[in-house]
Amino acid sequence: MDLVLIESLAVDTVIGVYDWERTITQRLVLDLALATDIRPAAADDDIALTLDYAAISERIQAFAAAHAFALVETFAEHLAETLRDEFGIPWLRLSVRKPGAVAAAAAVGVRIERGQRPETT
Ligand SMILES: Nc1nc2c(c(=O)[nH]1)N=C([C@H](O)[C@@H](O)CO)CN2
Repeated sequence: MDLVLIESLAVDTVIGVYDWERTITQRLVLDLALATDIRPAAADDDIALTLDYAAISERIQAFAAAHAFALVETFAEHLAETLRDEFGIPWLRLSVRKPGAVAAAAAVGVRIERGQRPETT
């Protein structure tokens, strides 16, 4: 199984369970590993035959701007579903970190894996 990677993608969104968090945007930092077979794209040197990490990053920015979830769990779950549906991704791993949420920690957050991991051939 091959992976397309997007690491340390910063997005700004309304996120949080407390009243003061509902009135501001905060930064989340995302890591994604997206399953695909990179061989067709590599054989033809054609962006149309792979997952375009630039297009997916833009979609994530738009998703973050358009939603205002309370929990990072909800953000992660809905984003994973959106990306899998729109880009036909069979399996993905997504980490959502919220830097600064806990003063003594560099970041807190969640990591999820969704979908069926393709077999390596
Ligand atoms: N498991 C979670 N715990 C907490 C979350 C969360 O989204 N998932 N959120 C908060 C607050 O919004 C916090 O980030 C404010 O600093 C607390 N715990």
